[in-house]
This record gives sequence, structure tokens and C-alpha cells, in this order.
Amino acid sequence: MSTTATGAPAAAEQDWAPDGTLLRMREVDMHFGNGVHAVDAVDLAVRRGEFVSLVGPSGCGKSTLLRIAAGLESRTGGSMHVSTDAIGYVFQDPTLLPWRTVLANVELCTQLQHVGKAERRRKALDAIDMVGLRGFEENYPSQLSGGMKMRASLARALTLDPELFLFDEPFGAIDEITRERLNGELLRIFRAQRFAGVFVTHSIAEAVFLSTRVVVMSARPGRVVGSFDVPFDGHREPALRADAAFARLTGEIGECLRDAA
Ligand SMILES: Nc1ncnc2c1ncn2[C@@H]1O[C@H](COP(=O)(O)OP(=O)(O)OP(=O)(O)O)[C@@H](O)[C@H]1O
Repeated sequence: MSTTATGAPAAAEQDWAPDGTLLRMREVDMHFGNGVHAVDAVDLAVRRGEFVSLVGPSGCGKSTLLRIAAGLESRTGGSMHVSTDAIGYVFQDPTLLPWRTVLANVELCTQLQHVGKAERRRKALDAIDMVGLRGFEENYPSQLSGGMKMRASLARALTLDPELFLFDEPFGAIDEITRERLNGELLRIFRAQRFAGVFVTHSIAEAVFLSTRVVVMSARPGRVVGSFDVPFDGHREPALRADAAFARLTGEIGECLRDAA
């Protein structure tokens, strides 16, 4: 999917991302019809193999930006290029269908894409394996914990083999220990798949632990006010959170966030 500033398809730009940039926003603006100016001239570029977290005060337009990137919302200004159709989206709510088992929920997206039965079963079982839900295929959502529901939601998105993976605060409602475990598992999946990730969170520690870069947004209308490269290598262990360099970086980002609020 590649669009111009007016939203029209730009066929000539199909191969526009030779450097692996899968998402590029330039001066993206969002004015809602009710007069809310949510996003103000945001520049954001994310390459394959980059995991970028967005942090910012509540209501600064983080979810709006993700929705624009996914094509769920039309920006009112600026330009955007998304150079893949393989987009995964994980919402804050796991959005599982209560009458379907874990396996049937995870098969839903590929089923909607008319992927053949054997292939979608294989993809679903692979994804269930990847998120650590093996053995729970026949359970219904009501039989799962919050963390397990989120794993199922993640697995469903993984079946699409996303090249651009968008996460809207997926672990916000999950207890801290489970959240840390899920962070480790998401990092492992990212290392294996090397998609381009954009992750919205209110937790600076989560952003630093997961990301290659953390982008700080101002209060509404959201502008980018800071961008911090995360220097740690991909093999991050939970103990990293106690590291002095980790604390220094979260401190700097926190300061930027306080100035931006
Ligand atoms: N469809 C809409 N119509 C009108 N206003 C909207 C719409 N969607 C979001 N907004 C407004 O746009 C602003 C940004 O909302 P958004 O959900 O993007 O913020 P956020 O940074 O993700 O917030 P939070 O961190 O609390 O989840 C808010 O003031 C919100 O009320």
C-alpha cells in the first residue's frame, strides 16, 4: 500500500523502499471532525528490523497515528508511504470471539483471507507454538487468563506474517510479572521475524526493553519531541532492567516526557 498526500494510490512508488523502510510519515496531521487536533506534523520512518516505541501523555494521538499507519483512519494532512500489505495490528483488548476456541480464533484472519484449510491450520499451530500457547488450542477465551488471551491475539496477528507490525498498548491491562514475560517473548519473536514494529506504551521501561528506538510525543496535538536510540543488543535478559545504562536511558526519556507534557 503506497499513497500520496491526497490518499490516492501511487503506483510508481511501489518499490519506493529500497532501504527497507516500510513506514514513512511526513508532516502527518490529524484534525477530527469534532474540532480535536490530535496529531501535528509528525515525521516517522520505520525500517525492517527496527522496533520503535511511541510514548507520550494520554490523549496525545499515539493510537491515532497507529490507526493512520494501518489505514484504519485517513490523515488530514501530510504524506505517508506504507510499502507492504502485510500489516499486523494488536489492539489493547484481545478482541477474541468468545464462541471460538483458541485455534479457531487464531485461524480467523487467514480464514477471512481464504487461505486453504490445511495451510491456515499449519500457520495457526506455528503461531500458537511461537507465543507459548501449545496445549490450549481447544480452550475457549473464557477459560484463559488475561495474559493468555493476549498471547492468542498476538498469535492471530502472527498468522499474517506481518512485515509491519503495529501494537496499541497490548500489555497495558496485564500484571507486571506476566507483562515482563510477554515482553521477553515478543522480543524473541521480533528477533526471529525481523518485522518493522511500532509499539504504543505508557511504560518507559517496557519501551526501552523492547525497542531499537523510543520516540517521545508532546501533549495534544501530538508532535515528536524526542527520539532515543536504544544501544542494547537484541539478546536482552530481564536483568537488563536493573542495569545502570538502562536506568540512565529511562531517566532521560522520562525527563523528555515530563518536559513534553
Ligand atoms: N474518532 C475520533 N473522533 C474524534 N476525536 C477522536 C477520535 N479518536 C480519537 N480522538 C481524540 O483524539 C485525541 C487523541 O486520541 P488517541 O486515542 O490517539 O490518544 P492516545 O495518545 O492513544 O491516548 P491514550 O494514551 O490515552 O490511549 C484524543 O483527544 C481523542 O479524544
